[in-house]
Amino acid sequence: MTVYIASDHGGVEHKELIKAFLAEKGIAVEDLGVSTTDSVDYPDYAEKVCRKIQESPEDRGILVCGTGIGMSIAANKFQGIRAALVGDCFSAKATREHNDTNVLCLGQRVIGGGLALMIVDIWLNTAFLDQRHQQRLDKISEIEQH
Ligand SMILES: O=C(CO)[C@H](O)[C@H](O)[C@H](O)COP(=O)(O)O
Repeated sequence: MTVYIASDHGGVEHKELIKAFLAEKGIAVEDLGVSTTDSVDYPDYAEKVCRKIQESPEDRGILVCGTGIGMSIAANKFQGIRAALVGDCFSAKATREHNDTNVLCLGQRVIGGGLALMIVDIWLNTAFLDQRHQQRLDKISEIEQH
C-alpha cells in the first residue's frame, strides 16, 4: 500500500510531519505537494491525491489544509472516494470500521501534530468491518451514479 499525501499552504507543516512518521514506519509515501507556504488552492491538491486513489483503490490518501474542511468537501466529489475529516481518535477508528474511508483529511489549524500522528496511525491500522456497513456504502455508490 502506498499513501499519497498532499496539502495546501495551511497544512504543509503537518504534511511534512506525517510524511516523516510514515517513512519511519516503513510505509511507502508519495508527496504530491505543496512544499512551501505560498498560497495555493486546496481543490488542486485534493484532485491530485484522489486521482491516484481512483487509479489504485488499494492505496490511501491523506490531505491536510487549515481546517481539513475544504479538502474533505473537494475529495468527496470524486467517484469512489470516501473522505473523512477527523479530529479525534474515536472517529479515526470508526471511519475505517464503518465507512471504509480511503482518504483522511486533517486540519493543521485545528489539531496539533501529536494528535494528527495518532489519528493517522489508527486510521491506517484499522480494518473495515464489512457486515451491515457494506450495504450502506453500496447505497452511497448508487447515489454517486445518479
Ligand atoms: O479549506 C479550508 C477551509 O475550509 C482550508 O482551511 C484552507 O487551508 C483555507 O481556506 C486557506 O485559507 P487562507 O486564508 O487562504 O490561508
